[in-house]
Amino acid sequence: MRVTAPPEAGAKVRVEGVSKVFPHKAAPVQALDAVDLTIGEGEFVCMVGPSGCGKSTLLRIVADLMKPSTGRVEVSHVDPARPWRSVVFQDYGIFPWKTVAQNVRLGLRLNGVPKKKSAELAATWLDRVGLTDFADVLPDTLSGGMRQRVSVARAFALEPELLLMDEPFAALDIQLRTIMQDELVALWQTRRRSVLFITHNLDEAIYLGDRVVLMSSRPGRVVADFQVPFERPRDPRIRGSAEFAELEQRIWDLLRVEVEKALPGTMKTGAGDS
Ligand SMILES: Nc1ncnc2c1ncn2[C@@H]1O[C@H](COP(=O)(O)OP(=O)(O)OP(=O)(O)O)[C@@H](O)[C@H]1O
Repeated sequence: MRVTAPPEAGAKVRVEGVSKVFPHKAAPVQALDAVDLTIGEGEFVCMVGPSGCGKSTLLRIVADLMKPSTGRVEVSHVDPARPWRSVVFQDYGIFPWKTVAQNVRLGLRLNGVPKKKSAELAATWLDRVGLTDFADVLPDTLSGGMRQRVSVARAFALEPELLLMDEPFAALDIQLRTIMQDELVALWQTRRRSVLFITHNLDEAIYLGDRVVLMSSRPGRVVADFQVPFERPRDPRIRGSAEFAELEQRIWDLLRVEVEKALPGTMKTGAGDS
């Protein structure tokens, strides 16, 4: 549900008691169980959890692409001139038959931005993500990292109040992923907005986020919520610090328990030992 009032007590997103059950031939699948989550205005929240624990389902519910079975989601939408949210998916979600610039412009046009303004904004954002020279090519001719930059440019060009990102860098190799993370941190630091970012990668979650929220194995619940203590602007060298490694270990200790719960019996630690 979208509310036009300014965020209450600084909360941009309020997820309250959200559960989701998918009907299924054999037995219903409960993806989420009474999830509570708040994202502050301008806050970057990363979500981690075992595979299949319901992270994407939650993101889709917050994006209003799917309804919860129970519970409610409230997102404050303050400025009617800006879209309330924009979503970036792992598979880029770009149209292969449209050029890079057309892809970015289309996102804007679909959100009611006039033609001339769309062209200007698309050019600005393609420049920011370093793709000006590729504006007129088809996405197929680009590398994975460049395609993901198109998708990030399209989402940021909309200047949404809330950015929802579902494992946007998962398909990239480690070097490109690191570069994209630095680019995202830099873009976000120039224009802070509320972000929900799903990842499997703890290093990525800590480097990008103000908070790291940990989900349980399915049905997903929030089991821990870590404040990331590093100041902004983030210095990439924090990744080599003892404090970073210590936080990563603390999160992994809890995540590992949840991952193991989701594993088939024979793969759990100690299974087969006697
Ligand atoms: N449309 C759907 N219909 C039926 N079941 C679904 C549907 N979408 C998701 N599920 C099931 O809900 C559970 C949660 O899926 P979801 O994709 O949200 O998990 P996830 O944490 O994002 O997983 P991953 O980390 O592997 O991407 C899974 O068991 C999945 O099979």
